[in-house]
Amino acid sequence: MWRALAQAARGVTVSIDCGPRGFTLTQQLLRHSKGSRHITTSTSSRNHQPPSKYGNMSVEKPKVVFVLGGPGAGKGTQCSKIVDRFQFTHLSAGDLLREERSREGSEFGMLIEDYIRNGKIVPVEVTCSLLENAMKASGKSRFLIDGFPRNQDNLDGWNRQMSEKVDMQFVLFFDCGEDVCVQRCLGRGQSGSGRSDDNMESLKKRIQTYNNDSLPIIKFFEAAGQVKRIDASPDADNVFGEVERVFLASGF
Ligand SMILES: Nc1ncnc2c1ncn2[C@@H]1O[C@H](COP(=O)(O)OP(=O)(O)O)[C@@H](O)[C@H]1O
Ligand SMILES: O=c1ccn([C@@H]2O[C@H](COP(=O)(O)OP(=O)(O)O)[C@@H](O)[C@H]2O)c(=O)[nH]1
Repeated sequence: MWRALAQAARGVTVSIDCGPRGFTLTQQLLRHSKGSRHITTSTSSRNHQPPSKYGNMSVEKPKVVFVLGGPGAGKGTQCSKIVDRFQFTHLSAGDLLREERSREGSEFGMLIEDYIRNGKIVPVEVTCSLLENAMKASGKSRFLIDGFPRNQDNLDGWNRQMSEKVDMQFVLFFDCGEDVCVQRCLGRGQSGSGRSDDNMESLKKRIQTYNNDSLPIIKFFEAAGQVKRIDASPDADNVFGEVERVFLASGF
């Protein structure tokens, strides 16, 4: 039995009770994980992914690459390109949360919206369950986990729930100046992202969260020699040139 206490962005203390309700959470999220829209995976025959070994402890563990960087750094854009070129399935933690927020009957919809609009990081129990369910539902064995882990709570929760079940390869870090990140997010909002956080007010909070909570996690991985840093400021094709080099050098 576990209990997560999270301070919601409006100052309300939210308790996610994971005794009996924890079971409900897992069951609820599991029921809705199949056929999710957030999963993008290569359809090209040359990129056919090996069948999933996930869940079977006697065989190879699924490979995971964490994709991190500031809001708007280009994580999603580059993940799509990696999916097209290499044998990976893209799981965006933000997309999974937005999908869960919009799911009819979700008991976490309002909480997730509150966190996203205010640039705060959703308690890991929700995000990690969504990620694990999506991995299982995909039937694949190589994953780009985009936008996670982005604080200590995320990292601790992942280590408790997932680290033994997967083979983490490296962290792909898209390094991008604050001004460029803000302009890209505002541009994404103006071109109709429909996201409730692609506006200046939310962005100020997102940047603050990134600097205070996410950068220390990247530094932690860096100290462990697990970060592949990419300059994310050039245009998307040039950035991908560097990304491609990293994946090829890593044996993919
Ligand atoms: N290298 C790039 N140069 C210019 N614009 C980019 C670049 N990469 C992404 N974008 C644009 O910036 C916005 C944010 O990119 P996205 O991939 O959604 O970022 P993230 O997933 O890191 O939030 C999108 O509108 C995207 O088209
Ligand atoms: O593991 C995650 C990933 C995302 N988010 C929330 O979702 C928002 C949008 O994240 P996403 O990765 O989609 O976008 P980015 O800010 O990187 O452009 C974040 O600001 C957080 O509020 C979260 O709480 N946990």
